[in-house]
Amino acid sequence: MLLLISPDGVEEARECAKAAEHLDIVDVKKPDEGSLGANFPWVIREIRGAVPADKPVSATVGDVPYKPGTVAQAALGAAVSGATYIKVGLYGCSTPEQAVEVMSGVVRAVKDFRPDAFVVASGYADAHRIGCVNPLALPDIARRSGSDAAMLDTAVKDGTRLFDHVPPDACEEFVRQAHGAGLLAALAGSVKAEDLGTLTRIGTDIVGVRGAVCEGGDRNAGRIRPRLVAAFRAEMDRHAREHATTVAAR
Ligand SMILES: O=C[C@H](O)COP(=O)(O)O
Repeated sequence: MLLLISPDGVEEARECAKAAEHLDIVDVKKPDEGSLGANFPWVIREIRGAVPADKPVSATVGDVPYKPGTVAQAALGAAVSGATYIKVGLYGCSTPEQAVEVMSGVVRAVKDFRPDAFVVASGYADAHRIGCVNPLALPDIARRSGSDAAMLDTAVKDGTRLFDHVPPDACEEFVRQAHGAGLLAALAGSVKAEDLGTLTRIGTDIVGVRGAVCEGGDRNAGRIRPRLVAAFRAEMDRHAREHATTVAAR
């Protein structure tokens, strides 16, 4: 399982860089603009420069409206600024058809510019609270649009977590559908270390966190700390070893 960490700007990205050996993807966002809030192009560029070259930089395009042209152009902006993972939160899409239309535009805009870029279609585990597409529709939306991964996060950061809205067996189905479509499955949403056993068991490819590696577990007031990133990775590694042993014993 890959570890994606979301700093809120250049200063925190430098903290991530200090823990680079413990993480896989640095995800640029602007949490005060929403759960998948987009940051400025110059921030993405500066973070790309601050993070070791072998660590991909991801950028969120925002909690986007159903405006395919606007979103495609914004996604290209993220790619031009140096992000190779382009994450789109389909906040304003209420049907799978709308979501496929938005993501198809993103895939074309991004891959025309950079064919090896990795496009992530993200929905929300708590979609019922904001009226957007059902979380379990995401793997098919990602497949139909030519995206590379399907992701879930939570839209409302009020302390409720991924599994509060999409229980483990439904997350397992999400992963199964994503894999069946040849996609990676990414899961986030106030994930804590205690969730890692389940996320490992169900075959999650990427886990995204912020709060869990911030001081005090506070994604807003706390700051990302390298020692917390290292501790979170150690837990991931422990669960990966335990899972491998269990599978080998079957
Ligand atoms: O993409 C991952 C998100 O930033 C997760 O943030 P969170 O762990 O604070 O919910």
